[in-house]
Amino acid sequence: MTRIIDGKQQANRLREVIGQETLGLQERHGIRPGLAVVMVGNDPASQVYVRNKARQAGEAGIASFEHRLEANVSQQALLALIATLNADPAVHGILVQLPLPASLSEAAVIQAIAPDKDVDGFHPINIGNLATGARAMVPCTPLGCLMLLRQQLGELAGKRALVLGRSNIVGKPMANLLLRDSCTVTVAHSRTHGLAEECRRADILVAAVGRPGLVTGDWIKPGATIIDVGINRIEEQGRSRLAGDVDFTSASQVAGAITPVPGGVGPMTIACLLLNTLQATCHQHRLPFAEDIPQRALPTHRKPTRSVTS
Ligand SMILES: Nc1nc(=O)c2c([nH]1)NC[C@@H]1CN(c3ccc(C(=O)N[C@@H](CCC(=O)O)C(=O)O)cc3)C=[N+]21
Repeated sequence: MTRIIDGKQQANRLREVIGQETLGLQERHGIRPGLAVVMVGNDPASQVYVRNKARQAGEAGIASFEHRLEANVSQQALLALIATLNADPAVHGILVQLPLPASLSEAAVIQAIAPDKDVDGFHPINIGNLATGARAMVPCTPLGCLMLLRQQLGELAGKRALVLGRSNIVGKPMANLLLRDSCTVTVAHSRTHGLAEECRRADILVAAVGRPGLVTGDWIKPGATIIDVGINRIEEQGRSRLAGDVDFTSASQVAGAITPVPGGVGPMTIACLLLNTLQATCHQHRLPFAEDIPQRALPTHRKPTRSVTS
């Protein structure tokens, strides 16, 4: 039977445990984690995420500070705001909503964020630490995907994983995380030859290309675990709805387990943002961070089986 991986429920559990931890931090040390979200311009889709983030942060005991800037803001003014947030002791995490207007340099903005406060894990220091296996702030979407995979499969070592997409935000960090968990990792993308055959070899498939319905059931190895990162707004029969990169109807006939869109990876992304903010807070106050929060919140669904064939 195909299992539908309920990311919304997992994210609820994770946020609940994060809330318990922030309460402890508050009671024992009088510290309240703070997250600053910077949004440039007013992309309506981004506004929804920003609102959801702020509400869920509050529910988990995290203060959130929103900064909305006009789309025509100068790079200098944006960098000045980041410098202020870097120096603000009430702010432990900084997220600059991407993409930025074309007039601004995303690279310069990301590099201006203090690596300790970079809860998106996009700063080159964090990317380098992740790639070398050192302690790092890990990008929220791939971290959420990894948690869903561990919860579903228990042990990932030795599995053949295919990451579809090579973005800095999802594909590349996802490949590094899977490698860290001893998967055999392939990164495929729009220029890959024989894409369908590559996909069919994978025990784990993470789709993050932004092409609605690209991956169909005939691309999937029977029993494989499918993580659909795509959140594509499509018009169908005069209506707007969200669609993943995976064709859910055909894929769910073949897969062993699959994430839906919405209700899969998206809610986990926000929960991981809150987790990173808690981690950043502990780190900045030289307090221990409970590394086992994900395992506590999301105990493994399937007992790891010892197998020589997979
Ligand atoms: N610096 C930065 N970091 C980000 O993490 C970042 C960003 N910029 N820019 C925009 C994207 C997009 N993103 C989403 C997070 C959660 C949902 C989410 O919770 N989606 C719900 C449904 C939402 C709905 O119904 O519209 C779901 O999939 O179930 C979606 C999208 C984070 N992003």
